[in-house]
Amino acid sequence: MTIKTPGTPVSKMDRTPAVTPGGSSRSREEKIVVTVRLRPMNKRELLAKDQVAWECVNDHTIVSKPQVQERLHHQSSFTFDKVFGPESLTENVYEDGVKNVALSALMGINATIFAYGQTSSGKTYTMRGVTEKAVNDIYNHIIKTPERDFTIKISGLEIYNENVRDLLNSDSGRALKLLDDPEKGTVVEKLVEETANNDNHLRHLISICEAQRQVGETALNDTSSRSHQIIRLTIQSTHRENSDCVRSYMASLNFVDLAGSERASQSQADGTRLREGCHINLSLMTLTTVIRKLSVGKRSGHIPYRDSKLTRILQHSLGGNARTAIICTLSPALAHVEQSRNTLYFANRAKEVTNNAHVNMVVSDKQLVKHLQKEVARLEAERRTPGPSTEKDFKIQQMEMEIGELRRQRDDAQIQLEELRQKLQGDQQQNKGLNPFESPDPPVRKCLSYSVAVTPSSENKTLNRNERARKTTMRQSMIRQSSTAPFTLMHEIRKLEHLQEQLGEEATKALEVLQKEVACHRLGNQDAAQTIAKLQAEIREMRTVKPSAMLKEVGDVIAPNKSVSANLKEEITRLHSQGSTIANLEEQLESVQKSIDKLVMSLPSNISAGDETPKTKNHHHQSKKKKLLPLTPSSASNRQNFLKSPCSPLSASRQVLDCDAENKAPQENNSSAARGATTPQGSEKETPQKGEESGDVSSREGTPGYRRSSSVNMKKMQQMFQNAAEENVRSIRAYVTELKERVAKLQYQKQLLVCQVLELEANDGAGYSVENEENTIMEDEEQNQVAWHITFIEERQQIIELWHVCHVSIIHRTQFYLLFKGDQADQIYMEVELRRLTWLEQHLAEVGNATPARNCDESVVSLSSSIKALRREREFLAKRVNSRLTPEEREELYMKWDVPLEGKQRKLQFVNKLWTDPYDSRHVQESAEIVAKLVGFCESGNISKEMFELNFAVPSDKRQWNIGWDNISNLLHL
Ligand SMILES: Nc1ncnc2c1ncn2[C@@H]1O[C@H](COP(=O)(O)OP(=O)(O)OP(=O)(O)O)[C@@H](O)[C@H]1O
Repeated sequence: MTIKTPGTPVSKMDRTPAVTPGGSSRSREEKIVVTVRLRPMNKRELLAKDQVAWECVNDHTIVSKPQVQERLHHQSSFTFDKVFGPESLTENVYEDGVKNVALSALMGINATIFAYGQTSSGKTYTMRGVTEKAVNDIYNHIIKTPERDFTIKISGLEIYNENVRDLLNSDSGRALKLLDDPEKGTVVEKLVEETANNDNHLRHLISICEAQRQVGETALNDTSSRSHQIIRLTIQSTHRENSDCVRSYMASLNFVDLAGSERASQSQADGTRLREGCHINLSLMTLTTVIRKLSVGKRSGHIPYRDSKLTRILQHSLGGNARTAIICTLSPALAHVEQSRNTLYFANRAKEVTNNAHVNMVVSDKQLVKHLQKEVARLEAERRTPGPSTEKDFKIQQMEMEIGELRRQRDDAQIQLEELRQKLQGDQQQNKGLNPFESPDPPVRKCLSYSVAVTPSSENKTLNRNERARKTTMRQSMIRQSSTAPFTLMHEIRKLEHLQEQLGEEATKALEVLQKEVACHRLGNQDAAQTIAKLQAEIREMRTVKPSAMLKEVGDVIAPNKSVSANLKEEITRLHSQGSTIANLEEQLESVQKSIDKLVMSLPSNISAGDETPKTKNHHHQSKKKKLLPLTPSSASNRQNFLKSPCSPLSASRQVLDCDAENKAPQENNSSAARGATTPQGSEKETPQKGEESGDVSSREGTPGYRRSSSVNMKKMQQMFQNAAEENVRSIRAYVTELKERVAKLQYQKQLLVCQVLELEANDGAGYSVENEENTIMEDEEQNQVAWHITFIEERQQIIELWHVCHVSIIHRTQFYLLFKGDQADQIYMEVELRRLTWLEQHLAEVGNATPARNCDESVVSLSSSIKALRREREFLAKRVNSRLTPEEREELYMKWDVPLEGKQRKLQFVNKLWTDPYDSRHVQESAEIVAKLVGFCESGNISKEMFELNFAVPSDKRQWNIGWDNISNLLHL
């Protein structure tokens, strides 16, 4: 079974007004509803005596505490649709934040509720409550709306390590594919969809989904969700009574519980968790990018929905056909302040995203088949019985009659003409013998001029040579006629000739029109036949294809209330209008671009001339290609050029003032400088003059007009500089964001590669395929960084294991572990440590307990001596437990480390448990933290990396390496 992604219309959208929760609009453009929930401090945070970093000052605003402001140096106050403080209940979050959006689904509007936030910030806690409350409300609505028949279906999926898994069909176990459907968008193949019988059944199905979800323990959350979960309800409702009503509402309601963003260092992720974290962070980053791009609106360009499965599946909820609410969850703890701030930035962006939801109506297939059958029958009947009944045929008949009438008139006219000719000839016979010297010229001329004036062109066009010859003869004979009769007759003849021509033309035109009409009619009949054939095919198809899959196609062929031809015409008109709209937009763009070019051209050339010219070019180039800026080191210098471009307010005003300085009197010069420096908007009243705007000012330097032109243009230029400055700022911001994103992406890619390497190792290199080839194309430097990161993790693990084998001082281990965290500069320390330990391991294996070796300063190095030294060290540390840890801390640690609550040796027992399992990364981390506390070592304070280099000799020096108790006392004094 294939189900559609949320937001995808199941069938043809009906744009007729329908009841929506907020009114009766056809489609609604609205911003994503963004709320923030600040949870209370949890046990961990309270135990760690962490401070509260955020405060909800009212229902809409959250602010950071003053100590945070110092630390972050960033925006300290954020405003949202709603802000919920630590004391708020999930019920409040639902009622005031998301209820309206969720219940839209009952009216055929797609809806999505997200929870976004750092790991352990309360997403799952909130989403569970919200889902439960929405289910209650949905069933309450169903009870209160007996006139409608509701069907609720549910499906559940999770995206775990970029694989889509079915939460209602865990048996299949395999990852589901995402398919691209040209009509429906992204669909999840073979995702199981169950129909809920009632509210309890629905709750049960939801609980199955939640139980199937991947959960793991991290340092921040014992039950951390390691995947993004999407529970989707598909709600369809039809009017029970109205059997004629073929339409019903249909919408998806998604509950999305995202996995939490996390820092490997904070969640102490390693191995599987690290790998999960990489995938989580990567897909969240794509989500952030999508939101960021959508938030800038139409200028955003390409939206990278396809960069992650999460954004692909949720595409319609992000800027598409859905109402969306995002609940951003925050931890109040100072330790997480940066993560929380990032969440708030995300929320700020999300506020700006506009969705365009509309009511989704579907046509019932059963009713539709009936309707189509009727329509086919009607069209076929119409085609088979052509007659005067149809409008077209009637029109043809009418036109045929008109043509008949015109032909008759023409024939009458010809007859009349003939009669007149004959009459004329008869008169001529009678009038023979008239005085030949009577001049007929005036009347003839008058007659001719009259005739020419009426139909000059038609006469020339239509009369053939014979006709003309005949007329000439006629005119010649008329000369010999009496002065009145010939004139009258001639005039009559002319009129009739003209009438004949006119009638001929009209008849021809009418015939043409008629022929066209007939052709159209035939074509129309063909169309109808084709449509009928198409409809019949559709119906045949409908009977074989699953109804849900073909609803859209059927909807496209015919709408229930409209005839086929009207529908087709509408579609054609729509396509045409789309085409013209696009063309219009392109034209508009073109003209805007021209205006910009014009404006740029009209910049006074003193601003773009001289030594700054290349920079100006660069500026224009940069402005246009901003999006394509290569983020290489050189781009930084490009950016500098860009900022220093003459259009930047500083350089520009400086140039203008320089020009003034050359041309103005000293006092004028000062006042101008003051204006330029202190009032950027300027107070100049003069209007810029055309010639001065476009003229080459530099070429006029020293001419009297020059000084005035600079001053006259000041205001306009200042405005331009201001605009340019703003553009610069925007550009810098975009650039910085781009850089940050790049850096973050690289970091994640790095992490991902580490994961892949780990995975390769786990799978012994078998069957691994790189999914995202483009991600692997990196610069040399980046590759080195990634390679180093992988090496670091491997080497550190080796070192930890060797420390254990060689019984190396746990204080040394602690210091080394906490100091060297993977900086590339740490490479040398790591290598030295590894070489020494390798040497030591070898040495201890060789000498064992039997032959103790002595190093250059005569200290004994053997397995037993190392163990002894380590024991002394543990005893020393045990003595510090009471002084360095509070009773509460001790209590908690004893419980955690399984130390009996009673007994004298508890401290030693406790310390003896530290640094005992080199394979458990969490154990290692916690051991290091405890030892550091006992020793009083803090990462950034009392010890430096260099010390390790100085204190450790390389084994090749033959100086043996032993960091036993004897050396520890030195370290402790640091
Ligand atoms: N508003 C709250 N009030 C009380 N306890 C809360 C609240 N929010 C979260 N918690 C508790 O905090 C812990 C972490 O919450 P939750 O598991 O929901 O976090 P999450 O953001 O889903 O974490 P992850 O991303 O790791 O899955 C849970 O024990 C939960 O009960």
